[in-house]
Amino acid sequence: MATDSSNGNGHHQTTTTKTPPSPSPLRFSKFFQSNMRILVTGGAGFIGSHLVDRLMENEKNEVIVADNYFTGSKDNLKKWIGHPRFELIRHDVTEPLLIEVDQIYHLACPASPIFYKYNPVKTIKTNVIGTLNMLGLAKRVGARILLTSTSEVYGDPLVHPQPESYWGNVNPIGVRSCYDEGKRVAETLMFDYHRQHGIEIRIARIFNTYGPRMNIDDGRVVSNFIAQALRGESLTVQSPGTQTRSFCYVSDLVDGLIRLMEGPNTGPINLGNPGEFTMIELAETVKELINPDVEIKMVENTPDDPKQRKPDITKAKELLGWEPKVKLRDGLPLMEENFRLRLGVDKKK
Ligand SMILES: NC(=O)c1ccc[n+]([C@@H]2O[C@H](COP(=O)([O-])OP(=O)(O)OC[C@H]3O[C@@H](n4cnc5c(N)ncnc54)[C@H](O)[C@@H]3O)[C@@H](O)[C@H]2O)c1
Ligand SMILES: O=C(O)[C@H]1O[C@H](OP(=O)(O)OP(=O)(O)OC[C@H]2O[C@@H](n3ccc(=O)[nH]c3=O)[C@H](O)[C@@H]2O)[C@H](O)[C@@H](O)[C@@H]1O
Repeated sequence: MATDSSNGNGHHQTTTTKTPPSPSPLRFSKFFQSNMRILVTGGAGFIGSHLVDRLMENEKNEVIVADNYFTGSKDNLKKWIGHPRFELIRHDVTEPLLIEVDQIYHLACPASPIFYKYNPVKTIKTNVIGTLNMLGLAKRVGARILLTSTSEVYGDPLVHPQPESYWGNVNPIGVRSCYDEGKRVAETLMFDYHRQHGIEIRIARIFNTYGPRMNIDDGRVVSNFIAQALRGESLTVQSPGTQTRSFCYVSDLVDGLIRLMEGPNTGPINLGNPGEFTMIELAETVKELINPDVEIKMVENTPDDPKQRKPDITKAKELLGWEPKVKLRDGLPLMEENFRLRLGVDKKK
């Protein structure tokens, strides 16, 4: 349906609202009780593998993971490999994927700054071409698609805390741009496919999430501090240490992603824990909880590091009935346990 409207300046704006492409005919078949087929791109990674665990709990779900194993690993999915409702494909999302699915959780993208800066051109291709390919798939098969965007779309925010209506303060030519501008383009593509082709879209803006299965040498702050504390090394606070982040435990985040996918709202919706900490406070907390003997040392920071970040989650509360339950002090010990096992460091009796 095309509608013509005139704005206040006498210029005409044409907006097109298309009906969504129809899903597989089997979905409505009387005789074929098909399962919900769900694709998780990036499902071998940290958040993706926790999402797969939750989706697999529902016996009506079939889960397909597509991952190129750049930062993810089969190990994160080992309990599902061989399961009749699970399939794992080595696939790079910068190439088209032809499969039949009903929902797509599109997570594929390196997330830790050291990994996304390692090959910035590949990172931007993953965000732009990868998202285009997944939108093309959603269009062909009539699937609903959810993008895991990021609080980095707000850049170094001048509004605090950040509501979804804030357009951000992003450097378009900096070393982080492959990731934050990449995700901004991915959001644009999602909305253009929605308006132009009627695709059912969902966008989550995720704020710093932590938990078991993060890569030990991932470079992100929580995994760095926990691994350092367990190895008896100094905790490396990047200067000035007064910069803030808000940390969400992964089970809370996965709950928010599923609510967003299942509900009627496109988003973007912030998903994060509003508890805000400076990096010095985080280091002190890790030291106190995990190893009081380690030192905290100040090291050089990287360019364009956002000075403050805290989600305004009013929309998530109202529209999804969601808010995080796990406090930082409760989540850190759960992650410690997992890191101890993987590093082979026993707890002192
Ligand atoms: N963890 C966070 O704090 C956070 C915050 C905001 C947004 N996000 C977003 O959530 C998603 C998952 O993040 P994560 O923390 O689990 O990171 P992660 O690095 O553990 O997972 C990313 C996964 O994507 C895969 N991947 C990367 N490039 C790919 C490509 N071209 N084709 C196929 N697979 C590819 C990796 O191998 C990995 O398994 C990302 O989109 C990230 O931008 C995460
Ligand atoms: O939540 C988000 O939206 C984004 O957050 C993170 O990006 P960032 O906040 O820079 O994450 P970290 O690398 O964990 O850094 C957080 C803060 O800790 C500091 N830091 C990092 C590592 C370290 O050893 N010490 C340290 O003080 C950094 O300077 C920064 O201020 C993620 O890595 C992105 O994938 C994600 O999209």
